[in-house]
Amino acid sequence: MKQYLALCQRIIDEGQWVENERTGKRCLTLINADLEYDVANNQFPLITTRKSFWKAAIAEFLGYIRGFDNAADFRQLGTKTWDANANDNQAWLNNPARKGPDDMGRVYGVQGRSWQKPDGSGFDQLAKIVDNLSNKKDDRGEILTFYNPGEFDLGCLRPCMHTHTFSLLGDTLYLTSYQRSCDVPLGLNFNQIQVFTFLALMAQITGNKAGKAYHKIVNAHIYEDQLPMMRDVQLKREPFPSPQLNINPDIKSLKDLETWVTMDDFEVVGYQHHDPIKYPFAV
Ligand SMILES: Nc1nc(=O)c2c([nH]1)NC[C@@H]1CN(c3ccc(C(=O)N[C@@H](CCC(=O)O)C(=O)O)cc3)CN21
Ligand SMILES: O=c1ccn([C@H]2C[C@H](O)[C@@H](COP(=O)(O)O)O2)c(=O)[nH]1
Repeated sequence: MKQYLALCQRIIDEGQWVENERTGKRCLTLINADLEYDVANNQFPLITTRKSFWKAAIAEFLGYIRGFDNAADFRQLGTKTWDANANDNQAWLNNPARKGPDDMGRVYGVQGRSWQKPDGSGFDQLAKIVDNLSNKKDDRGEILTFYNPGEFDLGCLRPCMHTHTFSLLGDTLYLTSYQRSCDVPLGLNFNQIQVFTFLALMAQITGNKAGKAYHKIVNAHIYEDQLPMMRDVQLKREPFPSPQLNINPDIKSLKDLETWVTMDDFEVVGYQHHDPIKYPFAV
């Protein structure tokens, strides 16, 4: 939690104002941030200086694991986070590749589970990684990437947290996640949870121990309409200790994640937090 607050403060102290054409909003921007999560000791990086809707963050990531391309499927899992980008973004509404309401196109999980090969068939990046790690194999290329520039015009948004690299040392699993663009008040609250939970889940289903997760961010920003609440409200609050995340131990395979897992299989214990803050969302 302290590293999150330190990053927010660093953006305020050292950030530069940058115009953003896509959203029409200026952002206070900092380049390069490194965050670390202690998954081995279950130090769940949940924001405590406001109430975090952590189940929505896990639901969003489970949707990526399942290869969803539709905001309605995300809603059914428990998150509305893709509604605006799928349905309120004029550039995407005008795009002939959009298949209809709620369609997100070839984003995130579509690339992760069925990257299109030259012969037209799909390559399942995640299944390959799960197979190797389950056999204690790390080929130094256990990389899941959602970043496919050749298909950007077929999706509603380019992936922000775009690449996840797994590494095995003995039977301890590590994760390094890369993010090109980070909405620190809203997105990072979710992305921290997702990096942590992804490593915990992958360790569990591949029979390894979870080590640390490393989260590398390039462009970290606060939108101009979010700044007063961050600077004058959230940063004035004292953080509470980290809670813990409990995952149903019956989750044992990628198939389990694809089929029966719901948000009821995740529990947070010891979550002390301040009141919610509703930050504006830029579409
Ligand atoms: N501008 C922007 N920021 C983002 O963080 C972001 C995007 N766009 N587009 C794609 C996804 C969608 N994400 C989202 C979308 C909405 C919330 C959000 O509204 N969070 C609220 C409440 C969530 C709830 O009630 O479930 C929050 O207070 O955290 C968070 C992340 C993250 N990404
Ligand atoms: O997981 C996510 C997804 C999105 N974001 C934020 C980062 C930016 O504020 C926008 C995306 O805008 P681009 O113009 O495509 O950079 O969404 C995030 O923080 N985390």
